[in-house]
Amino acid sequence: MTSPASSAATAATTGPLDLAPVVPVVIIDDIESAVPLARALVAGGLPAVEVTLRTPAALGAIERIAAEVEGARVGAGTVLTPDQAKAAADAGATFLVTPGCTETLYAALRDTGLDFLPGTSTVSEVLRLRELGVRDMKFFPAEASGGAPYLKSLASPVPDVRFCPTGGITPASAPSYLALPNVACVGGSWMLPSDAVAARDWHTVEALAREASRLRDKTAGSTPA
Ligand SMILES: O=C(O)C(=O)C[C@H](O)[C@H](O)COP(=O)(O)O
Repeated sequence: MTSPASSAATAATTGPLDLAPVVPVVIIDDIESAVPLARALVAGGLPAVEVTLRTPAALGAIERIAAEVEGARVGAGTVLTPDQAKAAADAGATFLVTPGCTETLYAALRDTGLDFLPGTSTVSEVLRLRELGVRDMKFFPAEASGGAPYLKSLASPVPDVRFCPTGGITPASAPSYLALPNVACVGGSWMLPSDAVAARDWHTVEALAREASRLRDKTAGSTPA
């Protein structure tokens, strides 16, 4: 995760990317679900929680999680505009995630003072952000953009950038990403099946989160593509 204080010199090692092998990507429709859902993720071993700004409930959900869920590190995802970056920071987000990045958006992310993870999917996008001092980036949409083989190809020419690939990743494909030296963690929504969330079945969410939190153990047996 890039933070203004540390990004230029070295990759941060204690940001939200370093807390668990998976950052859950959450879409919240019902604000009353925000706190129990986040508690289930934290109990399952996934403390960094990315709430996407795709629903009217999102900012309120970030506020509630920040205030009420012990052990959670809540962030905002799907940040598309400078206004959204500021609103998420005001709501209590501790990190910001974007699917792509522009100069304007980069400046707004930086100006919040929060950790941020700008989205990239090409080498030139990676190099542009690298020139600005960014060392932690999202790789999105991961599966559609070339998946683990693509990131593996980047590890040698650009060894000092870490990625959080997100988009289409499953428990089956996650280990091939996590085995790469330039992958800090992966993002995904599979531990939040829409039927379980709609039924407020937090036991299922917690169990899936727990499995996800142990995924790094499986990388030993996986062969990076
Ligand atoms: O909202 C954003 O900022 C995004 O970039 C998109 C999310 O990362 C993906 O929607 C999560 O991917 P899935 O695991 O395939 O659901």
